Amino acid sequence: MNAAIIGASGYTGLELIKILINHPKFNISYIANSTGNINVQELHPSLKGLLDMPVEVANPKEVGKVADIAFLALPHKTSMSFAKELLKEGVKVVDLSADYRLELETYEKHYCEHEDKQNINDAVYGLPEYYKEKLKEAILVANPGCYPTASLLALLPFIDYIDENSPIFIDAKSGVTGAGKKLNEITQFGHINENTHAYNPFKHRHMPEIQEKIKLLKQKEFSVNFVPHLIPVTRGMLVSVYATLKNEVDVNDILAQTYKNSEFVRVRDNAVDIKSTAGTNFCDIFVARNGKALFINSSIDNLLRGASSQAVVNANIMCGFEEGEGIPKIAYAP
Ligand SMILES: NC(=O)C1=CN([C@@H]2O[C@H](COP(=O)(O)OP(=O)(O)OC[C@H]3O[C@@H](n4cnc5c(N)ncnc54)[C@H](OP(=O)(O)O)[C@@H]3O)[C@@H](O)[C@H]2O)C=CC1
Ligand SMILES: CC(=O)N[C@@H](CCC(=O)OP(=O)(O)O)C(=O)O
Repeated sequence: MNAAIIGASGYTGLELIKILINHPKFNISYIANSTGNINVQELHPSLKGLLDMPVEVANPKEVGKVADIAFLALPHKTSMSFAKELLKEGVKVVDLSADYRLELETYEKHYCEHEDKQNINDAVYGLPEYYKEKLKEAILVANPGCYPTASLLALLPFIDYIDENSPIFIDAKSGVTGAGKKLNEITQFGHINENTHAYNPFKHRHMPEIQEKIKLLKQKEFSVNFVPHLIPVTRGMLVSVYATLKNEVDVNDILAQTYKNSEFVRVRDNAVDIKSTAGTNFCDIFVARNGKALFINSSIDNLLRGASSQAVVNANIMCGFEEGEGIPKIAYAP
């Protein structure tokens, strides 16, 4: 199966290249960014001796000639114009941006006017643990946000048991690659080294994504209070959810039962850490209860489970391959 990577010069684009170089079923047939005219080894010196091919100026018509599936590692608001054209060319699409994640009205409220109203309703949300059957038939997949991936995998098993009258708090922490490669004041070394802080408390665009998916999957309207933080690490994401239970239920059993058949969710006996999932597609989850007070703790690699490896898992399912084929499992620890 021939695969194109558009946005290959970015952080998630590089992760896609690294996964697909070793993938047994996908062959990288096209890579592009906005400028082209460079070999991939010059663009990413870490690939020297591993992949030798030109980087093109992204062009959906050209993709249609050489690829069956395309991964869009492009900024929000840029992806949709590419996805629309690629679908016309008969190319399946996995979009890593937010452009197809939300219902139209929610998207337009938090991002901008949508340019592809024809396809947005048919996109399947690419959280494999909850959408696997739909993913098998999908031609357009909206890869979830990194914060929503870690938050939803932690929270969804407990939604039926949480007291709807008490607030849910999600405290989330991300490494700086979560912001992409573009220059950004708060990810500069002088600012974030030996520093940490919250940003956009209760106002981050991932809060509506989390709320909308809880509503669609569980038919419950929860007010979710989401606070992201930036931490001085390259990659990794740690989520701590605080909520109140209706009753003193066996939370360990609920978690274990929910994910007993999930290849990429590991239920842990102790609080989780980011090194144990860095470099992998795993989401590690731990849960604890104090009376009715609930603590759920999850960890992912923002660039992999939060973006590129989850995108390849989705592509595997879309193309009828085994979910775990070619997916990284060995963590970078120590
Ligand atoms: N970083 C992360 O942890 C996560 C990222 N995502 C999402 O994935 C997407 C990619 O993120 P990330 O890799 O971090 O972003 P980067 O900023 O690192 O990379 C963006 C890429 O898009 C390319 N690009 C931008 N505009 C165009 C255009 N008009 N035509 C062709 N190529 C273009 C850039 O190419 P050029 O070099 O030519 O500018 C670059 O290759 C974003 O939507 C992001 O929100 C999702 C989850 C996690
Ligand atoms: C640390 C940091 O800046 N993180 C990004 C979120 C990650 C991202 O790229 O957003 P999507 O997952 O929606 O694609 C942010 O807060 O905007």
